[in-house]
Amino acid sequence: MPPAKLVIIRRMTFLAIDVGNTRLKWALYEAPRPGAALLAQGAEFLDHVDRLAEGGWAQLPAPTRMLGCVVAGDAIKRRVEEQMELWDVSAQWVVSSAQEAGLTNGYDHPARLGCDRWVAMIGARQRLLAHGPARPLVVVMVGTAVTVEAIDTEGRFLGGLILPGHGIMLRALESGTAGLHVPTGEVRPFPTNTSDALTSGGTYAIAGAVERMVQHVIQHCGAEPACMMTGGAGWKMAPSMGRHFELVDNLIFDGLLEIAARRFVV
Ligand SMILES: Nc1ncnc2c1ncn2[C@@H]1O[C@H](COP(=O)(O)OP(=O)(O)O)[C@@H](O)[C@H]1O
Ligand SMILES: CC(C)(COP(=O)(O)O)[C@@H](O)C(=O)NCCC(=O)O
Ligand SMILES: [K+]
Repeated sequence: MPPAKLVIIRRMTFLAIDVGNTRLKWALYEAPRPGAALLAQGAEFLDHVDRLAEGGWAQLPAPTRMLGCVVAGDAIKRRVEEQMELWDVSAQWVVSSAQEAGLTNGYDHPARLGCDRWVAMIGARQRLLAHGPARPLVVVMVGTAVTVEAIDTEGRFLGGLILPGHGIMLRALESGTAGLHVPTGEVRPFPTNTSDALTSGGTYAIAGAVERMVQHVIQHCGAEPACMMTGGAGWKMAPSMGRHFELVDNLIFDGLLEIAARRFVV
């Protein structure tokens, strides 16, 4: 008689990590594939990444796979890897390439494109295709910096803008002038005090750059693009945009799940 078959069902949990210039965001999923159930998530400012193993990660079920993107430099990356020694999982970090997950990279030097931008674009493109036919896409990520990416109907990344985020704009104005040390104001069409003038100036600088990119895409592709916005400060920008932007919680996690599904065959 043949021996009874022993079927071991092991959950292949997946940890996604996005390390920006301000905060590390992480999310644990039930499996490395799009649509997998979210088991836990959190965020830490970069000054606090050394606390993860004793803090947010201490009680987690051990991830079996990990994939991340980091734009905050090698020192931070090493500190995150040290925290991951809590588990027996190898750290894998995405590097922007010429082609991945249905996207082609139009950057002069594809590897020099911020991996967070590349991964967010992959997430956005998959989200677009999941909901309807292919069309051009503008992806705005509002973090420490703001990036505005253009992707054509065929999935070619045409190029993108980098501008300072709200915080950097305000700090630059504060440090370069004598009279601009004021509290945060409101976004107004016609600001009548310094606080509102600064806050509105920063917000509309971003909104204006985005609108300009949308016009470039319409002209180049001959079609209205789908517009998506993500990033920690996306919710602040969304109400001030000149047109509708779908606000997506974290396109980087969506992109990491997509890449992971292709890399880690379950
Ligand atoms: N809890 C928060 N505390 C402070 N700033 C926040 C918070 N949530 C969002 N922000 C805003 O979002 C920006 C950081 O967003 P995030 O997506 O984490 O950036 P990055 O990916 O560059 O680290 C900050 O510049 C800040 O304006
Ligand atoms: C543009 C960025 C600073 C954005 O960083 P973030 O705001 O997400 O912290 C980052 O994607 C980066 O360092 N990019 C490398 C240069 C490039 O993309 O051309
Ligand atoms: K980011």
